[in-house]
Amino acid sequence: MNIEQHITTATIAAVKHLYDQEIPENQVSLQDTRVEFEGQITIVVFPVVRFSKKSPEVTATELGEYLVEHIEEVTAFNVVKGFLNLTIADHYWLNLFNQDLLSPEFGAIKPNGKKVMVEYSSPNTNKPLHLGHVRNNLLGYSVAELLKASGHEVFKVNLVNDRGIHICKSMLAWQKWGNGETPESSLMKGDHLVGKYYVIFDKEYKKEIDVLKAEGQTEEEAKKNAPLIKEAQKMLLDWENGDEAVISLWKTMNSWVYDGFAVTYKTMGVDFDKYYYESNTYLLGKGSVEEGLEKGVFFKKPDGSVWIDLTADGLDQKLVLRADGTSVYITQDLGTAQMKYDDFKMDDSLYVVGNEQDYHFKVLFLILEKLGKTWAKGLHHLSYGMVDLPSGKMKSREGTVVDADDLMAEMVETARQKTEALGKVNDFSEEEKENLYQNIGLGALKYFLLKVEPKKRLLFDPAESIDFQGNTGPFIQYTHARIKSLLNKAGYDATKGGADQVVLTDTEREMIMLLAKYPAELVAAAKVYSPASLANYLYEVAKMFNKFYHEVPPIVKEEDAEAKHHRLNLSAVTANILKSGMKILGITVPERM
Ligand SMILES: NC(=[NH2+])NCCC[C@H](N)C(=O)O
Repeated sequence: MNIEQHITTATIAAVKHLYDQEIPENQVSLQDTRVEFEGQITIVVFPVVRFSKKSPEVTATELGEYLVEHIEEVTAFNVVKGFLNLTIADHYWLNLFNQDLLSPEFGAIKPNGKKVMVEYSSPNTNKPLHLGHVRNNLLGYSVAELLKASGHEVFKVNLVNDRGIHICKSMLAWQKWGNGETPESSLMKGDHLVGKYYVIFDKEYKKEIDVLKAEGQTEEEAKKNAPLIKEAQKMLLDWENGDEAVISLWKTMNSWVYDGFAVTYKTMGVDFDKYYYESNTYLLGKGSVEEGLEKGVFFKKPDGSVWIDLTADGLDQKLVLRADGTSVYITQDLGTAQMKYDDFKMDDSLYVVGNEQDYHFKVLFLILEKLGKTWAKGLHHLSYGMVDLPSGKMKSREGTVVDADDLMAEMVETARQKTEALGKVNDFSEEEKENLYQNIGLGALKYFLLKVEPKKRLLFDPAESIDFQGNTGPFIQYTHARIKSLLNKAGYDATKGGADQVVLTDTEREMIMLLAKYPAELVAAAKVYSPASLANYLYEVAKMFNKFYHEVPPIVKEEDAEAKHHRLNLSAVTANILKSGMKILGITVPERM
């Protein structure tokens, strides 16, 4: 039994003994003692007062006396305004460290039998991934890893939007102006090549619109009447009717895009257990429409279109099938949700999608609930805010959005320059250097995007992210590498077990308490799908190590073998937590840097 449980149980017993009352367990509230007070664990006395019917001061004092008498580890107490601060004996903290934290099992959470699907990335195949996708991919990947680490079974899936008018736009432009250009002939990544033709389409389309407007058409008319858009629509129709030439072009250009995406995903370090393609799923929702009509959840308008009325739920009427029988976005998602469930029978299902789709998912989940899907309550939209770059900080390929590959390459380049300027890597092999720049550059990017709560909009500042000081990836990476070098220099023997003849300093005690929270931190962060809370915990750990390291006398030179070994143990556990925590965030911490 850990000390918190022990204190809770004893408090319940104390209330029974002292006041003859049954206090429910959830009324016993414990927190860390604030730094300005003596002690480590604090009981919030106000809820107890309702049972004692005495003043907070008297209640706290009586409770404190009882706990000191009944719990061997509680050695003293003090009362500050309704807070009962308990001092826990050092042998408890030392034991906790030597038994639990030093165990190789520390931080490993038992499987809990819960299955979760995480859908993320879900790009469109008409252009390459951009900065928004970077946040999406990092969030999706790390949330999945976090869920795994907290005992869930996880399936990562990618739903690729590979069909529709936007795909026809790139295809058409390539047909017209591509001169047979391929990724090989152009030396371009396939997704960039396809994206290039999407941009060309847009430019030419705009020119046509301007011409029509000059001839007196309104913007709206011009957009509809431009020859290029008509051609693209015709192509879509041909495609749906099974036109072999279109299908073959689609297959070719799509495979270029997939090759390109694969490279981006690999560099980013993200992966998927399964891919879904909208070209396979876009008709699925029609079954759900039938089902909804039968169950009376949907209704048909005179023109034949199908709707759901959500006004009673504070929303509006929502189209689920067009009059011509074609699907809309939500139709597909209804069908895809069912398919995913049939495939995996998961308890929970996450959609990592930007907050511009908040309304879409609200409606989607509501409809599925109304259709009587018992699994609908396990659906969750992991919504995230936009990412901005400080203006002028980074050039973007097409002037508007920042390309994911360019961004990553620039981060690695900055890491190279910074590291070389610091002159730290003179004895590294070329390969080791390249790995290091990769890890620092991407670590900086990932950490900076992940340390912010998903809901918040964020400003990505490349220079700030790659600082070796402050709440950054490189700071944590550097702290880890520094510990590794310390352990090496000191000839640390990890098999030697715990040292017990030592006196803890205040910082060491604090450090043990912080490190001991790691498993609970994983569970708590997973519960709210927040890599940010894990990231910020790791920062606290890194800062704590630096404080400890500066306070204690030089560890390598320490003559007292027990004290030295104990400090190395503390350092080693810190390094392990930083490494495994950062791995969950998708960040590699180098062994040396
Ligand atoms: N099941 C979903 N609706 N997933 C999100 C798809 C995102 C869509 N491909 C987009 O780029 O906007």
